[in-house]
Amino acid sequence: MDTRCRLYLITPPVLEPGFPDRLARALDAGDVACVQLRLKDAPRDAIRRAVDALRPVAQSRDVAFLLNDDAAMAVETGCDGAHLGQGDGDHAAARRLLGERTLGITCHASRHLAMEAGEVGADYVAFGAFFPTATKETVHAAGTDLLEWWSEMMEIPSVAIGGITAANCGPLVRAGAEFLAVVGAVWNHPEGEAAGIRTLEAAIREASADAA
Ligand SMILES: Cc1ncc(COP(=O)(O)OP(=O)(O)O)c(N)n1
Ligand SMILES: Cc1ncsc1CCOP(=O)(O)O
Ligand SMILES: [Mg+2]
Repeated sequence: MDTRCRLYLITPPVLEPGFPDRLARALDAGDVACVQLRLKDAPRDAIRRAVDALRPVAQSRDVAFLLNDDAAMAVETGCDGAHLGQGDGDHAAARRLLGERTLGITCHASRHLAMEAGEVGADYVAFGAFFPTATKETVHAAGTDLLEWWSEMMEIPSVAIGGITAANCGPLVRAGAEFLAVVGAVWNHPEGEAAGIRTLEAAIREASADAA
């Protein structure tokens, strides 16, 4: 596992026609470790169609493609894994279903949930929200102390999420987050998604140099 902090890109809540080209531009702009398809209110057949359109864009660039919320559909549709929250079914059963594929689990701001996720075999634990976000209503607020504690105690990588931008990500990188999960900072960047990726990557590089 690469110890450098990397970007974890989540799709916007709604996909416009032409989104596969936007995804390609984002992935061609810099280093992205994985893409998560997150369509909260879409019917299942629309999610399947979105997987069919977007999975090749990521996988052809050696970027892992994960599906939010549904481990069974992730397996059926050829995704590289699934991201599950605390209300997204039985994590142990999902672990068995996914086999070697990636399983990521939301742990909010909880050490206890993160240890439980580790026990069921999660490949990463996700903490957040670190900052206010317009993408999702959040009730949990995480701090850098959690990332520091986790990275000192555990081998399992952590993902930080929630309102992360190039301007505020430095402390998360220095606290040991292995991945920064972002939506708005890329898809709502005023100069476009490629600029969003480039500015985040530059901020991560700068913070990593401080931490070294
Ligand atoms: C990387 C990552 N971290 C956290 C979440 C949130 O998952 P969940 O709590 O299940 O909420 P929804 O995303 O399903 O609304 C995530 N999707 N990805
Ligand atoms: C899915 C999710 N879970 C916690 S915050 C969040 C949204 C992150 O989006 P943004 O990067 O735009 O704040
Ligand atoms: Mg979920």
